[in-house]
Amino acid sequence: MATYSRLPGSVALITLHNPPVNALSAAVRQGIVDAVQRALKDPKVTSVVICGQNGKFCGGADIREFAGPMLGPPLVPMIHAIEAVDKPVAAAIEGVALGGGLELALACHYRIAHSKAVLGLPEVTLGLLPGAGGSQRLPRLIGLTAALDLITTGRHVSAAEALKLGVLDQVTDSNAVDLAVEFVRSVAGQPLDSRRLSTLPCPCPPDVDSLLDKVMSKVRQRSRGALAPVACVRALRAAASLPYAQGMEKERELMATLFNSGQARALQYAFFSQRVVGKWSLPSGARWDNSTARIISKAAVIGLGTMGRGIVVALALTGISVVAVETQEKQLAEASRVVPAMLQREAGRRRLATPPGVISFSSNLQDVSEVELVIEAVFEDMSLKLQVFKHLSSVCRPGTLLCSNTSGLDIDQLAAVTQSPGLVVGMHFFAPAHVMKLLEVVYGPRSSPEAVATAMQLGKRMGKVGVAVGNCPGFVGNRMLKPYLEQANFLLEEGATPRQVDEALEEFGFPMGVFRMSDLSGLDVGWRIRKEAGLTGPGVESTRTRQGRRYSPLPDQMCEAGRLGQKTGKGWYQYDGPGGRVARSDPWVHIFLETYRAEHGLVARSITLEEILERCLYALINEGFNILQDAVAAGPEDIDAIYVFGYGWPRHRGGPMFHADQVGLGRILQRLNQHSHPDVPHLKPSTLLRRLVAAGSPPVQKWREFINKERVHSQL
Ligand SMILES: CCCCCC/C=C/CC(=O)SCCNC(=O)CCNC(=O)[C@H](O)C(C)(C)COP(=O)(O)OP(=O)(O)OC[C@H]1O[C@@H](n2cnc3c(N)ncnc32)[C@H](O)[C@@H]1OP(=O)(O)O
Repeated sequence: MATYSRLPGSVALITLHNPPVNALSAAVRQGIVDAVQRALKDPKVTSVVICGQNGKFCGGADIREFAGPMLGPPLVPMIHAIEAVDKPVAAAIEGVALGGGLELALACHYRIAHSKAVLGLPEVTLGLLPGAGGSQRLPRLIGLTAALDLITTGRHVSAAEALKLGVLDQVTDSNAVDLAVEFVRSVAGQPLDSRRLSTLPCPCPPDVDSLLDKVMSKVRQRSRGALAPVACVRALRAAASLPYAQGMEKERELMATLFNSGQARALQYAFFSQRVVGKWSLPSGARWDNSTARIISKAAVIGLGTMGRGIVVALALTGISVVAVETQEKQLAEASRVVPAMLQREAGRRRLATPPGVISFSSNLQDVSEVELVIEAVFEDMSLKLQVFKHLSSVCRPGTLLCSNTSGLDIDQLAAVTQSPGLVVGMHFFAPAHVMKLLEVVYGPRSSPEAVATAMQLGKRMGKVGVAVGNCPGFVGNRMLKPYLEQANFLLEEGATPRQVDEALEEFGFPMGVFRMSDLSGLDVGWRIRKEAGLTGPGVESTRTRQGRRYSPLPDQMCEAGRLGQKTGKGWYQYDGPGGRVARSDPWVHIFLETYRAEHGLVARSITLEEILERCLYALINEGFNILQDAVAAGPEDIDAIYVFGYGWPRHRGGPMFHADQVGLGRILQRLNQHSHPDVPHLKPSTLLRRLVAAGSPPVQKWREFINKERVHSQL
């Protein structure tokens, strides 16, 4: 709701009440409409201030209402009515003014903010555009170029930047509501025409068409297949070329299309998934709200390869003191040179001051004795990690949390060699660790709630999306990746080319197909893991069935030929020398595949785009169902957040489990059955999937409850 009060000196104060962010629910909109009417009718009122309760102006439209029928007064006429008021109206912005919240402020005649406030039009991230006049008013206020940036990226800006851009009239370090009240009193009675943004022309650069074309091609490239960024550019083209009323009509049309699109539903699901994963729970009953996290101020990182360096930077950026340990002198010297520069660059990118002198480098493991938390990031080799954990357990003071950045090795085994297994968890970062948002926090049966809570809290401080997952080979992300990669290799055996497979996946929305991705990360990473698992290497027969399953030796043979990907200039594609980035099809690979097929008596067939997607994606999704069934992930949102934030799954498709729901569980089951083969266990439909289909395919939001019930009745 919204409350109305009259302050001394003829100022009406309208306060939005809808915790936690004063979203514009039906009740709030009704409250605003009523309060504005009252202010208009009251002859003693000469000016109006709109603010939000509890130091938060407004977080925008109430996203939870989007799923149901729109009730209450519509936003657009409400906003128009505010702009039309003939008494000065000021928005007093504290905390946030986002989306519809900023659009409400843009309808006010003046905007005054606290210096810590954050403003933005993030609708594009929810699959929408600023559909309450924001796409037409903002460019009229700050010019087309700046509005294009804010609206197509959805980025939040500080009050200082908003002031510079011209969004705000004043910024204060003290009380923004008091200042706004004082301000509107001082301008009461002055003409308002020039303050009504809808009446202003849109300031545009002379080459407006080329600017719009440039931005359009940039957004199409940045977010392949996403509708909202394209619609945002179209709405801004209307702002630049049409009178306000026609621009609003265009905004309405575009918004209506987006609002009913699957992409908007997917992006809104992704918004809530990100919040759901923060409310973690473990099978033991420990939860985010009944477990206490320790506040870490001093940490250590062991191993300063690519991952270790990124983790050091991520920790240092939060202001944590870091002891960075590397026992190989050459690697240590290089890290001591490179890490401070990385820190400075990343701080600059985030517009932060570089934290001074928080990192100390050492070659001696004894130097970690005083820290509160250690993250081990040595080479992915179990015997080495066991040695490190044993050593840490004796060097660190009792109570130190010991974490491993392993991407899939057994956390329980590491915990078992320490004196306090309850204080061991996995913290699986993704490269580059200071940039990528995902953090898998891996708990074993002995991990204490405190250890999980601390790792999750630390992840949050580092700006990560932490997802608590159970311990199993590959955890969630890499476990699901395995059948996906496997199918991609099988497709090559059967007649596809790397480019064909990649194009299908990139068309779906992945920033990179599976083979381009393998070339980037290095083909030797998987090779080493397969060697450790006894799947390849000296003495292993070169057949297409290994350990009782279909196996493709293609990637091993690529490595044996020295084709390790971008770093060697050759992999599934060819590059302009080692480290080259532009992938070109390589005739060598085509001959290699033809020879391989001939050797194994395989006849190449033509493979459709649909088959590529079904086999790669449904195999991955099926493993997701197995993971839910095994309680390694608490719910589909956890899996979806992992894939969106760590594996390039297109956000506008919600995540693999959301996608399964959209495609239809019955269809996924039917296609898996069709592609299934006795020696490809990954394609055997999971029991959970079968049970969901048998239960009438409930929507993804109901799966968690379904799984819990099935578990109680021992059906899973
Ligand atoms: C044709 C039809 C025309 C209709 C026109 C409709 C126009 C729509 C335009 C819009 O306004 S779309 C919404 C734009 N706003 C946003 O995108 C803001 C989203 N929120 C955030 O970015 C953050 O929540 C925050 C405001 C920056 C606060 O961050 P913080 O980290 O402090 O808290 P959170 O954990 O993120 O959120 C707390 C709590 O609040 C819920 N929530 C936040 N924003 C909204 C919202 N706009 N609507 C509903 N609920 C919201 C969030 O889900 C959390 O709830 P939980 O239950 O604790 O998980």
